[in-house]
Amino acid sequence: MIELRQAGKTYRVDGRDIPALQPTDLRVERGEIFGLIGHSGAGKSTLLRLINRLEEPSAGRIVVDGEDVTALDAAGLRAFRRRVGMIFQHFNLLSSKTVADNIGMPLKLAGSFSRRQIAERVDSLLARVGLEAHAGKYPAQLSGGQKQRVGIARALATEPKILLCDEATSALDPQTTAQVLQLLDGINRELGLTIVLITHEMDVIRRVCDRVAVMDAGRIVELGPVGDVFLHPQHPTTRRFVLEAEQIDEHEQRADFAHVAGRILRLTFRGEATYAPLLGTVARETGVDFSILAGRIDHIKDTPYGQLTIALVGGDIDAAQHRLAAAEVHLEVLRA
Ligand SMILES: Nc1ncnc2c1ncn2[C@@H]1O[C@H](COP(=O)(O)OP(=O)(O)OP(=O)(O)O)[C@@H](O)[C@H]1O
Repeated sequence: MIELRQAGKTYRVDGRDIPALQPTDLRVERGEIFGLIGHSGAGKSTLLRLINRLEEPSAGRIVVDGEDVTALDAAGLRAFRRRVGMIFQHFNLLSSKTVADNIGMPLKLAGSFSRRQIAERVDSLLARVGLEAHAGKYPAQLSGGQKQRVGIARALATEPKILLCDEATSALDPQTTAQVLQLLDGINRELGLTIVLITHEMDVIRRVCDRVAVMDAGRIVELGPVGDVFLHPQHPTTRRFVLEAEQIDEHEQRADFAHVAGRILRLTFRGEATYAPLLGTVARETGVDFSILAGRIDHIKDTPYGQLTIALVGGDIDAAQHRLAAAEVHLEVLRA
């Protein structure tokens, strides 16, 4: 488990203080995939890099599995960092080394593994990330997705318990992003690794994270299970990320409704409720007709969810609304 206790960071540049992270409390549970989202300059990288002390905190403490990381000396820090892997947006591979040598590098640096042990471990890591056929190639001969797989394999070389991902998919196209996220998800499930990832895309959070913290101007402004934060965003920054992810322009959508008669509701279904034939049943029972103005069915990690904007006309609209509100559906009245 990772804990930040009033941990903060102020950079000092040319005699000026730049407050990158306000004193922050945060707890990341063992085995979860925790996402940090925020716009550029929000303080995500700073927070992430405090965890393995790539940045020294200016205030507070970082405690990992009960150990005060802030108090470690150089030797203690080296040992600690072997338990924390990290991957980067631009992969940070050594261009003069082969794929196999890049992956084996942390073991070579650790100094306590024989050549044979390193070769065996590299082979099993190559298999885990699906790069068996590329062991002898150099980074320049690989695609972006393959380079990130090498980065992941290298980060796993010392069998860490924690994996920090700094914008790991930001340089990749959507299809490659999906494959890398699937790989991270598999590593989390099979090896039980705790993963902390930072991104500026809500879609990345939606696909793999269990919980998310939204950052703005050096602060965590919203935090919770991804389902809650994604479907019911509270802070304006979170709302903007969600709208971006769904490619919805709120103004445009509301303007469309001007031509539609009736009461307009937005319904959010989660889990099994997503597939229940609720609308048909309510329409039959209350004599209300409905038209669908906008809709989406997708997944938040493994949980299905649906969001529908509907207009109700005729029949007993109040009764229909009452019935919907009583079901396992979150209901918002967009126009009464
Ligand atoms: N080494 C540094 N020296 C001085 N200021 C820094 C340093 N690193 C970050 N900052 C400043 O700290 C603030 C937070 O930066 P940080 O990189 O943590 O944000 P971020 O949310 O990760 O942004 P991005 O998505 O662009 O990486 C910014 O104002 C940034 O300019």
